Amino acid sequence: MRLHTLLEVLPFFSVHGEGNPDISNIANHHKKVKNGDLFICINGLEIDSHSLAEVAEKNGAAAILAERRLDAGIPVIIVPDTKKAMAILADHFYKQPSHQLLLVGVTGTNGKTTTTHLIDHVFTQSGMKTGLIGTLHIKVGEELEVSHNTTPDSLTLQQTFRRFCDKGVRSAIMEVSSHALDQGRVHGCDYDIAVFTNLTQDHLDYHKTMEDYRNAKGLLFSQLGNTYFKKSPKYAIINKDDDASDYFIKSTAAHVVTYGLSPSADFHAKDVVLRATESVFTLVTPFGEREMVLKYAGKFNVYNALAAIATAFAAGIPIDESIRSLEKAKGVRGRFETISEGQPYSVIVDYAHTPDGLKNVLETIRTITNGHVIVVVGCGGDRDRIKRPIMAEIACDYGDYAIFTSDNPRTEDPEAILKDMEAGVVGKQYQLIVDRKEAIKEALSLAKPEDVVLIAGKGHETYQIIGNHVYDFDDREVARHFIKGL
Ligand SMILES: CC(=O)N[C@H]1[C@@H](OP(=O)(O)OP(=O)(O)OC[C@H]2O[C@@H](n3ccc(=O)[nH]c3=O)[C@H](O)[C@@H]2O)O[C@H](CO)[C@@H](O)[C@@H]1O[C@H](C)C(=O)N[C@@H](C)C(=O)N[C@H](CCC(=O)O)C(=O)O
Ligand SMILES: Nc1ncnc2c1ncn2[C@@H]1O[C@H](COP(=O)(O)OP(=O)(O)OP(=O)(O)O)[C@@H](O)[C@H]1O
Ligand SMILES: N[C@H](CCC[C@H](N)C(=O)O)C(=O)O
Ligand SMILES: [Mg+2]
Repeated sequence: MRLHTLLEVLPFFSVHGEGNPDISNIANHHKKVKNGDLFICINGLEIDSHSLAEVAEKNGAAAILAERRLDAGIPVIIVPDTKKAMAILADHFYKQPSHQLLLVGVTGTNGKTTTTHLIDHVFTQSGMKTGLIGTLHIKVGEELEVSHNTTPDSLTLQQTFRRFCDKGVRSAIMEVSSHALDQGRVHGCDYDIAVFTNLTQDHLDYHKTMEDYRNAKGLLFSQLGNTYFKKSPKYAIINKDDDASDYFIKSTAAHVVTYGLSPSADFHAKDVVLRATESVFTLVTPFGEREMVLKYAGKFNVYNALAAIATAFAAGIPIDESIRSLEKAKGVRGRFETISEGQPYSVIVDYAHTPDGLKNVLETIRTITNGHVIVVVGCGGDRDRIKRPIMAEIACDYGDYAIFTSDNPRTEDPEAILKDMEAGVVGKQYQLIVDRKEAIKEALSLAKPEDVVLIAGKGHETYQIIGNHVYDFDDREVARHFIKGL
């Protein structure tokens, strides 16, 4: 595509330098630039890549998109906001791939990964070839790729959608983080269905207030096309039981379908029985009632399943078909994953890394054991500090014994993170063990028959970030190792 044709979609820009080169691709990392590419400079939180424009030109860039004048021998296009322009240009350059997909976006503090995987399972079982984008991986049809963010930047996202389309994928399900919404990573995506799971405290390091955090999530619903002007109807799938549900309902012009335990929700569960390995309930829909048995524990997973059924309904999948699929669905990696090596007590690895997530998991564990509950938990560094004492308090209040340890300390002092956690507990029994391996070993050595050891916070993660180093670390492997050796 010629540079000037590509630029036609931008409202404001000025071009400095001669020529109208053919643009072979778009790159936003200097190391990815190839001959003929448009290099987009971003003034990021870590790096201002305007300083890398010269290197990009040497690497073969045919043009540069920037927010200020740069000395270059190739055309430099100046726009007020390169991040926003990147989203618009990527959508245009890759031929609006999101318009060709049935696109589902799931947002909320907790449950995005679980819900997207359940939706993907239902869609796949009904014969659709799907794409999935989220925390665990990017899935293109059958192939899995590494994901670096829960929601990729707008360029990577549009490139991924293009690959979906080229490989015959017709529906895509993705997690949409509040960071992504705030940073415009999903700007220009034509969602058909937007799902809200819940809103509880997290990420206040970034969003500063719960109102800002909620408003960021609201962008997914306000950008959902107006149902009266588009050919296919758009749907907002909203958890009616959450305090923020009204805000999201009011944010959108799309059809609203609600779910929850509240009898006023369009899709709701009643007579819920929660057991160690299953949840049984009656699903009430506008079209009648059905009995359902899920093969995983936790009230929160009933919500995730309801969200998946309501989404599948909006996508045109018959409810009975969704029920049959969900009843066969297995749990998601690192979410309430049990580690069984024949030990007389239970070990559960769970990705709970927010106060609400931790509380829910511990409440669920309480319903399935009469033994003691030992909790190993830490809080990530360079992330929300306000949640640290709250999570520590929850670990002590809902568990019988807590061991506070490191999660991913990143560039923070691990001991200082533990001090922040300690501030939340007074007169409770706990230990501080900075080394996560040692903390897990200690917890397992304390466990008696019938007890449950919960190892929280890192779930599926196979690494631990300490300083700027990424070390191999997998809670599940560490637990297995010590169980076998004990
Ligand atoms: C704080 C934050 O959200 N940062 C995100 C943001 O980075 P940024 O815009 O500040 O970019 P930067 O690293 O300063 O780089 C600026 C530019 O220089 C370029 N660059 C950079 C280095 C280089 O050598 N050469 C080069 O060209 C980069 O490609 C980029 O275009 O934009 C990047 C691209 O979209 C993200 O990868 C990055 O996520 C960082 C890694 C991160 O840790 N983010 C977390 C907080 C996050 O986003 N988490 C959510 C999930 C949260 C949840 O729901 O629980 C997520 O969606 O992943
Ligand atoms: N609907 C829910 N409500 C509350 N807690 C939940 C819910 N679903 C899952 N959880 C808890 O939150 C943890 C994380 O779940 P999941 O990975 O599905 O969320 P996520 O929103 O994708 O998280 P992230 O923001 O890190 O991507 C789970 O391990 C579980 O403890
Ligand atoms: N998406 C979340 C994941 C947190 C996982 C936890 N293990 C941590 O590192 O804090 C975040 O980036 O805040
Ligand atoms: Mg996730």
